Amino acid sequence: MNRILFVCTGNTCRSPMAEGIMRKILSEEGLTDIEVRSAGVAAYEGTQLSDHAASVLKNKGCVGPSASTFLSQILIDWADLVLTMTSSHKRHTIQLYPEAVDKVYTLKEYVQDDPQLADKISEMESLITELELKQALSGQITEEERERVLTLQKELPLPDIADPFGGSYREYEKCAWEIEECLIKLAAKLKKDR
Ligand SMILES: N[C@@H](Cc1ccc(OP(=O)(O)O)cc1)C(=O)O
Repeated sequence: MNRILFVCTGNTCRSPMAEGIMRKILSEEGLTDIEVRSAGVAAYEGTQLSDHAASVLKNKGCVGPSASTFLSQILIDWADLVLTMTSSHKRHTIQLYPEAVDKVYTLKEYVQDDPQLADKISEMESLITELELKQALSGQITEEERERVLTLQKELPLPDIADPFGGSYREYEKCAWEIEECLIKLAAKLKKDR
């Protein structure tokens, strides 16, 4: 697990903050052989980091990417582990690169350590994928299926790191804390799994 790729939408806010913060944690933890990169499922190549994301990283003493990168086959092949900011990024990544299915997780899913929760997350994701496919083929979603999604949603903690795009510095900082909390768990997991 030596190459980790963080994925968000535009690669100007969340995944670059994850990349920069993780790089610092890895260096503090002596995990210097692990490389991190980031990309966006709808990113333009070469857009600058959002000002607030850049300030948050600077204030934390972290170094992020200098510009945005589009999620490509090359990056997917490069990564041993792909961690997305939301479950919709995860679905999108797997739809584009089905061969990567076994190494793509949401960040929150990958670092949580309750096996029962992991089962529920995976049931929820299969159900959503199944229902999306059904809808795409013009099928009707039954009341029972809708109820099952709602019940699972209530039982699960929020799976996503929300987008701070357009928000205040404070919102970016909060987003970075949420990401950092997960990344501390990630580093511990990577250390344990060595
Ligand atoms: N909303 C942007 C795209 C965008 C979306 C989300 C975003 O945040 P993040 O980098 O965290 O996905 C950044 C950019 C646009 O109008 O092009």
